[in-house]
This record gives sequence, structure tokens and C-alpha cells, in this order.
Amino acid sequence: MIKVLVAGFRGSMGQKTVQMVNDNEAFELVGAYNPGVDTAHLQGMQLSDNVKVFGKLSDIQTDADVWIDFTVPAAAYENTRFAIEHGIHPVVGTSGLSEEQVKQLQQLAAEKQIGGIIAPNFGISAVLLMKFAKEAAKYMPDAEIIEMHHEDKLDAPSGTALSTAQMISEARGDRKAPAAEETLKGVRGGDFHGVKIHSVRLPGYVAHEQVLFGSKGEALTIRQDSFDRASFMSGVKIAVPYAAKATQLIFGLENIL
Ligand SMILES: NC(=O)C1=CN([C@@H]2O[C@H](COP(=O)(O)OP(=O)(O)OC[C@H]3O[C@@H](n4cnc5c(N)ncnc54)[C@H](OP(=O)(O)O)[C@@H]3O)[C@@H](O)[C@H]2O)C=CC1
Ligand SMILES: O=C(O)C1=N[C@H](C(=O)O)C[C@H](O)C1
Repeated sequence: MIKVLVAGFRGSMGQKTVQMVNDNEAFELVGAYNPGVDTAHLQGMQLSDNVKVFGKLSDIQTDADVWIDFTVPAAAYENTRFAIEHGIHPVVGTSGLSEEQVKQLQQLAAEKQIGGIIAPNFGISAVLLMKFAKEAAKYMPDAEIIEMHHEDKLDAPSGTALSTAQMISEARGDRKAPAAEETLKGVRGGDFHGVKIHSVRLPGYVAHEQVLFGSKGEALTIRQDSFDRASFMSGVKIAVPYAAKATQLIFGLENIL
């Protein structure tokens, strides 16, 4: 039985994660963390009496093996550090960690021998999209990304779009996107090593990404859609037992599939 603590348990992903952990016989929910939480907030949540609920990071005392983090970009680094320093294996889905922060966390994890996983996307369709985009970039190096998310998403671009751009630039090398004078500021999108990223935020959307490749006289479009946050749980389910035994902190679900 793997003991799990869910950080950000009141959020959209946190609630799905609590449900997934409760539904899985190999996992046991022992802790739940969300700043500012009190008992009034717990009504309707699927938390049994033996789950310890924390409203402050410094109050957390737990025997959890694995820390699942779906919180906010501003908290991801501190939370993951806390988990590693307390011997809890992190499974981090929260976006917004910089490359430098990921490196620092990996170093700390190696020192403490507490491995885990940070994954910009736990959905299989998104992992496949990134893999296919990397392959396509070898043959069709000119690419732009459009990511589309719900209106409540705090960060832009998405972690998945950044990771996709990183994989494209690794496959094709650095390349300049076509220059155009912007008569409307920002209209050409963000630039990650020459891969343009365009972020759409609209009600009704969940999480979607399209990679457009263009070449002489032809084009290729790769698209994935997460219509429901349940789509991320298949990856989290795989990540938890991996993390519980890991001695290194790896980046990307594709590395354990
Ligand atoms: N890797 C993946 O596959 C996926 C990653 N994500 C990422 O997961 C994160 C969460 O997404 P989502 O659930 O939609 O967001 P929500 O805003 O619905 O949930 C975030 C939760 O975190 C809580 N929170 C705020 N500050 C802290 C803190 N310092 N420590 C712990 N918890 C905190 C919030 O509490 P309160 O509301 O009280 O402020 C809220 O309950 C985002 O970064 C998102 O990009 C999302 C989907 C899939
Ligand atoms: O905020 C979200 O919803 C999502 N965030 C992750 C990201 O930033 O890539 C993963 C997925 O896109 C959903």
C-alpha cells in the first residue's frame, strides 16, 4: 500500500486526484494540504476520518510515501523542496517551474536519494503529441504551437507548450521564426528558441494543444484534446508507484511509460 498526500486537494486537479487515490486499492490517502483550509471547506469532499488535513506547509507531519502536487505555479518549487527534504517522493503536475528550479530540485533529490517525477502533462495524448512533434521536427523544422486552456488557468504559456517547444528545438536545433513587424503588440506570440507559442484562454475549453508544421507546399498539424481532467489520472496512476521507489527526480512522463 502506497501512502499518499495530495497538495492542492481543493482544486480541480486535487479533487480528481483524491477520487483516483480513494478508488485505487494500492494507494491510501493519508494527508491532504491546501492553504487556508478549515473544516467548513471539507464538506462534500471524499476525505475519510484518518486523512490528516493541513492548512499550512510548516504544520505538515505525515508518514506519506508520495506527495502529489497540483497547486499553483508560485508554490510548486517550495512544496516539492519540502517534500524531498521530508523524505516524501514527489509527483508534481503543477506547471510554472523554471528549468533552473527543476535542476535544483533534481540535485536535492539526488543528495537525499528521494526520487520522483515532475511531468508537465500526465495525459497520454499530450505525451504522444510531444513525442510525435519531436519526430516531425527532424523533417519539418518550421513549427508553431497553439495551446488552448480554460479561462481560470493562472499561467501562460502552458507547461506542456513549453515542453513541446523544448523538444522541437532539441530535435531541429535553434532556428529563428520568420520576423514580422507587429502592428499589434504580441500578435506573433511568445518565442522559445525560435518556436512561436500562442496561448488561448476561453470558457468551455479544458486543455488542448496543436502543433503546426509548415514546409514547401505542405503542412502537418498534430493536435491533442483533454476534454476532462480525468484524462490526466491515467498518468498519475503510473507515476505514483514509480515515484515511491525512485532515487532520481525525472522530468516527463514519457521517461517512465
Ligand atoms: N501535469 C498535468 O498533467 C496537469 C497539470 N495541471 C497543473 O496543475 C496545477 C493545478 O491546476 P488546477 O487544479 O486546475 O488549479 P486550481 O486553481 O483548480 O487548484 C489549485 C489548488 O491549489 C491550492 N493552492 C493555492 N496555493 C497553494 C499553495 N501554496 N500550496 C498548496 N496548494 C495551494 C488552491 O487553493 P485556493 O483555491 O484556496 O487558492 C487550489 O485548491 C496548475 O499548475 C496546472 O497547470 C493541471 C492539469 C494537468
Ligand atoms: O492548467 C491546466 O489545466 C493544465 N496545465 C498543464 C500545463 O500547463 O501544461 C497541463 C494541461 O495542459 C492542463
